[in-house]
Amino acid sequence: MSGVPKLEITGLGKTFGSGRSATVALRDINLTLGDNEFVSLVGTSGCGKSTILSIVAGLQDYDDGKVLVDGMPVEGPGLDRGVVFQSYTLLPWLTARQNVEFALKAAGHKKRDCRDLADEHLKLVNLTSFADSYPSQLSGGMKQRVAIARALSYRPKMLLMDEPFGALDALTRHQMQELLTRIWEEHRLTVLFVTHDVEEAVYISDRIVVMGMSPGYIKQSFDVDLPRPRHQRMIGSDEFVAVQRGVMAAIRGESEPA
Ligand SMILES: Nc1ncnc2c1ncn2[C@@H]1O[C@H](COP(=O)(O)OP(=O)(O)OP(=O)(O)O)[C@@H](O)[C@H]1O
Repeated sequence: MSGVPKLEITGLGKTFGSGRSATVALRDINLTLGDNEFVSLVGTSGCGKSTILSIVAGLQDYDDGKVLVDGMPVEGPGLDRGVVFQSYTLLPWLTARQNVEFALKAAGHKKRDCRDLADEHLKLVNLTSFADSYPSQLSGGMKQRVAIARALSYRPKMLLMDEPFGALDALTRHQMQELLTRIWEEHRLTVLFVTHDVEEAVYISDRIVVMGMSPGYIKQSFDVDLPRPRHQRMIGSDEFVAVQRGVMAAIRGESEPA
């Protein structure tokens, strides 16, 4: 990794609450993401994946350590980081296009640019013909595509995604993985992706970071050397399964080599 890392987390610690009700969520987290890297965080429920993501997003404060994006400390949310959650977080009274435009206006874009940028990014997620539809008229996958279009519309260099496909059926989930991989390959974003699904993590990531808990810590890191572009047919190949097994063993706490 050369130059300043895109994301550099050192000695990160986070405790929720205080006194007898305190929960130490994270202790001494060290994690570096290079430019254009796609890294997934996996681990047992409660190990602190979402807490790390929301700290990097600037939505959560922290107690110890440093969190730097492009060498600058994270001090709150910023347009350099797009965030996508599992819940679609769309405004139900606005159309798909208006949802994206709303975010752009809030980010300070001129009104006349907002429509062009919204349309450009709805096209990127193959939703041009649904631009005038309301969230209630869209499927779960479509709503999540609007959320991705919105997160990408102000052209962040980093995308932070917390279980973005967790609520979708298996087929839609695969389609969304394909779409995200294509967008990432074309736009060369840095992505930090939280998932419970190890197959998904292997399919889309350059690297998988396995966390342990109580308090949350980084157990092991796995490079995914599968060639790109990835194809669903790679799932089940010997190489794919070897990484998948190594990650699952690390999550379970067994010491199977990667
Ligand atoms: N706002 C909060 N107040 C108190 N404790 C919290 C808060 N948010 C998270 N925690 C605690 O911090 C720890 C890490 O939670 P976090 O949601 O980051 O885990 P996670 O790995 O993302 O879990 P999951 O996979 O279930 O989403 C847990 O023990 C959780 O109970």
